[in-house]
Amino acid sequence: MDVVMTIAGSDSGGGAGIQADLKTFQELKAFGTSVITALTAQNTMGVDGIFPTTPDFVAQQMNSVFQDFDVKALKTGMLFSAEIIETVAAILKEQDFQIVIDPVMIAKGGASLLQQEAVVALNTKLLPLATVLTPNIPEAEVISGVAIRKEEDIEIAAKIILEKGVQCVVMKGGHLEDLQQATDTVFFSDGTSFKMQSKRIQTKHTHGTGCTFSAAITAFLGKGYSLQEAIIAAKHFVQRAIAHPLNLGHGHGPTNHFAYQEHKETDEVLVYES
Ligand SMILES: Nc1ncnc2c1ncn2[C@@H]1O[C@H](COP(=O)(O)OP(=O)(O)O)[C@@H](O)[C@H]1O
Ligand SMILES: Cc1ncc(COP(=O)(O)OP(=O)(O)O)c(N)n1
Repeated sequence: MDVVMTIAGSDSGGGAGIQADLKTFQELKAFGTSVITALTAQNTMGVDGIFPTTPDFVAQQMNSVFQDFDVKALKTGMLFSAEIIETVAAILKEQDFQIVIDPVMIAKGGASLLQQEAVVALNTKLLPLATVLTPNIPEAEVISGVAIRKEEDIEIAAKIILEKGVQCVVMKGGHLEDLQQATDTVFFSDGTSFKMQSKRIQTKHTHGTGCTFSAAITAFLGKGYSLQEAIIAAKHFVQRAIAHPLNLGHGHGPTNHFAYQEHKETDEVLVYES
């Protein structure tokens, strides 16, 4: 059994964070371990409170797992503070496995899940360790300093991000204004790139899409897929999870992790060189 890890915040509503990650790992038959950076009191309508873990206890959780398990791939999500990022980066520097960084910053309802002053630590300490970084458009703007208004801006921002030491960046298109397609563009440090395009689902139930996507990349990497195969397979996973909502809660409901196994017929992801 392949062991993977998530280092992220807990979402009491179960749609994002650690809960989304573990559900994704489970559906993809990877054994999930977890390091909790913060508790959030949260539901589909928003974040009501945040209670961060101490950096020392984050380190203790990581070390407990690493002493006992052969972790194949790992993802980070909500890291909250510069101190937690520095602690996580110092431990990861000593390890040798593939690292997926989902640079979680702002929740859908507007709550800040990363302190503003932590962006420097994210850029300088964690990004150089990333096998793959998965920013949405607003996150890519903060990390690169480029305002993304048109197609060309995505490539300019991606190049700046790759210069920070990231091996591959997936610029997620969920926040773009295209009403027909959800298009993600993948850039590698060797200069190659490709696009993944799927039908944009008209739904408000997209809470946790980013967490689910990055967790799926992690699970597929842990199972031995190549980086490109893992990213494409993860796009299929998230497309099915959005296309078959569970209709839970009164706000932005969670994606449906069961859909990957239950609706193999539905999704189509077009992959082409860009
Ligand atoms: N309405 C949608 N229909 C289909 N795919 C979507 C939709 N919204 C987001 N996605 C996809 O979900 C993944 C997460 O993207 P995004 O929503 O941009 O991230 P985040 O949750 O971090 O803001 C990407 O692969 C994106 O293309
Ligand atoms: C605890 C926690 N972690 C991450 C998020 C953000 O999740 P994301 O997948 O980016 O989805 P939305 O916030 O856009 O729904 C979160 N809300 N909580």
